[in-house]
Amino acid sequence: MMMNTPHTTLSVLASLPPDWQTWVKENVARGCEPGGMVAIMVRDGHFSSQLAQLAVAEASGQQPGAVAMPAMRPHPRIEMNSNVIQAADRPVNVLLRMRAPEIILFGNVLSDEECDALIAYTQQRLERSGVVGDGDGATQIHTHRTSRGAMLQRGETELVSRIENRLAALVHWPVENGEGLQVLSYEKSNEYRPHFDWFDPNVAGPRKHLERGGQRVATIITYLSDVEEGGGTSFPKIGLQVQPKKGCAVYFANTNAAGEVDHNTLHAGEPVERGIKYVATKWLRESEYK
Ligand SMILES: O=C(O)CCC(=O)C(=O)O
Ligand SMILES: [Fe+2]
Repeated sequence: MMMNTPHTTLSVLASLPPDWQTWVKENVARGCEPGGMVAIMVRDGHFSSQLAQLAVAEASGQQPGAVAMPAMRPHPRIEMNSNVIQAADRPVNVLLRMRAPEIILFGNVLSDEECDALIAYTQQRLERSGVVGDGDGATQIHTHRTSRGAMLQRGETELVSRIENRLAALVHWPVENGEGLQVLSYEKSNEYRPHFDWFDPNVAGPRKHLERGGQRVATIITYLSDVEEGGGTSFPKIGLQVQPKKGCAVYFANTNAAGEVDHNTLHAGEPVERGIKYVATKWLRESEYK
């Protein structure tokens, strides 16, 4: 005799851990690109690409085949399961982690002595900072960026090399893919207005910069000083602000694992109101930066 089996619809979405169900639904509701969502789910190592694809398709009411599986590229990676990461020679603390965009706040990245030494080393070389020109890609002085800064060569001194090796170990990304450290100094009212660190491939000037090392896949801003008032690094599209703290660093991914640029990484160095803000920015390229 035939038994009538009740018709059930299997929900892949419902099989995900609750926080991931929420994440998928929220990002679909925000209109995020499905392929990029799949890339994040897979990159974090939790899901197979097939499972991620099915869940995203279900949440967005699409046929699974309609959600393209993006080609995954290598991407910086920060260990997920610990609040301390042994980054080459130093244990670095993980203080806060956000998934999309991926933003991570680290503590104890540099010692006070290393911060002071880096400031002292660059003090005589600081010049007004510039921005990348839209037309020819050359550096331009602009009211949007009023700090002073110095571009260091990769491995320029033992200290620079030590810091670069540490950052590379922290995010699992080769030293050779990093631009030289850029040390910045912001005095009263100096700022860097909202901008992206990634280069827009649709604009001639920025596109030129892609020829050397590819896209800036991630940024690490290390704070070399405390600031008495103002000077936070803010992310206006997602309502996040990081207060500078000497020796801490904020990491953010400018692209996802599918290589797509993330508009939510818009960020600014807020005007300094009291004290002097010093940071060292490290931009990580897609490939070797010669
Ligand atoms: O000074 C800051 O907080 C931000 C610096 C920055 O955005 C950059 O160097 O690209
Ligand atoms: Fe920036």
